[in-house]
Amino acid sequence: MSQESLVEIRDLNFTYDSRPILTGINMTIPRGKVVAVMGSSGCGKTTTLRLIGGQLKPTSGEVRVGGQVVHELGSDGLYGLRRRMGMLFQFGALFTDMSVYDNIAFQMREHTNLPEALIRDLVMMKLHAVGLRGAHDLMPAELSGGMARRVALARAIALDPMLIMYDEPFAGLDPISLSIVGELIRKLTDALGASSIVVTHDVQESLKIVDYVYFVSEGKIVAEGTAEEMKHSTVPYVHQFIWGEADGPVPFQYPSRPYGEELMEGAVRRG
Ligand SMILES: Nc1ncnc2c1ncn2[C@@H]1O[C@H](COP(=O)(O)OP(=O)(O)OP(=O)(O)O)[C@@H](O)[C@H]1O
Repeated sequence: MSQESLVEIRDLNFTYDSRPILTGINMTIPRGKVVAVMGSSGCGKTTTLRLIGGQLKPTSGEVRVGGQVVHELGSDGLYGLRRRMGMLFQFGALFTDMSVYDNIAFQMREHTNLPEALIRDLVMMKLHAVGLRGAHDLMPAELSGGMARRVALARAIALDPMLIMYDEPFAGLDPISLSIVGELIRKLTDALGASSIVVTHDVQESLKIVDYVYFVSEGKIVAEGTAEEMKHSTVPYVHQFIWGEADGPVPFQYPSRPYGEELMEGAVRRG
């Protein structure tokens, strides 16, 4: 594994029961870069994140993070690795009964022995980075969707992770919050010298901030390249996805019998 790559995924296969979800996935996440994993619903994006985080084990192949094969780690090794990974779950998922401040302090109290005074300085620093220092004593219910997502970002970087994984960070946001969150992902990754993996459907927003893109369809990588290369891709699936076309390799119609056949049958039944 090269010094520059933080995550290396090699010949990864994953099956739920006997159903193949990922087949022959190869990905490299370089240090300091933001990489997007895109693809339509159910293609296996979240599953990929869970394999990187060690919540799932590959059926075959491997995921290496910082040179360590994730599925070979014991529970201490996995705990140590996860401590160095930040995760922004779908829709942010803050603890609703804790203030903004405590949502971020929680990570530090759980994983470090830092004194409370230092935790306070660190929490305020993280909140300042996402522009919400002034909101530290609000409860999650008092936040707008965009603010809540920013608090979730601050929580994901609470322990200065080497790898940050974002699962649909743009879902449900208005256009202004969307660009704020996009810019923050870029800025925080650069400031921490971390690597980021962004799982998203949001092509336009993510192409503005990412260094590299993997397109997944039905558990396989169908295209990869820089944002610029993807914008000019002639791969039909990528073209359909980027330009939001309703029909293409991903069909508009749910699989069905030819329409003509069904109409004829109806006519015969009606006599
Ligand atoms: N616990 C599970 N048991 C069985 N099948 C599962 C399980 N979790 C997910 N799947 C299936 O695995 C496939 C991939 O799911 P995954 O969540 O990785 O997709 P995704 O690309 O992240 O989709 P979305 O964008 O909708 O979140 C889906 O077909 C899903 O139904």
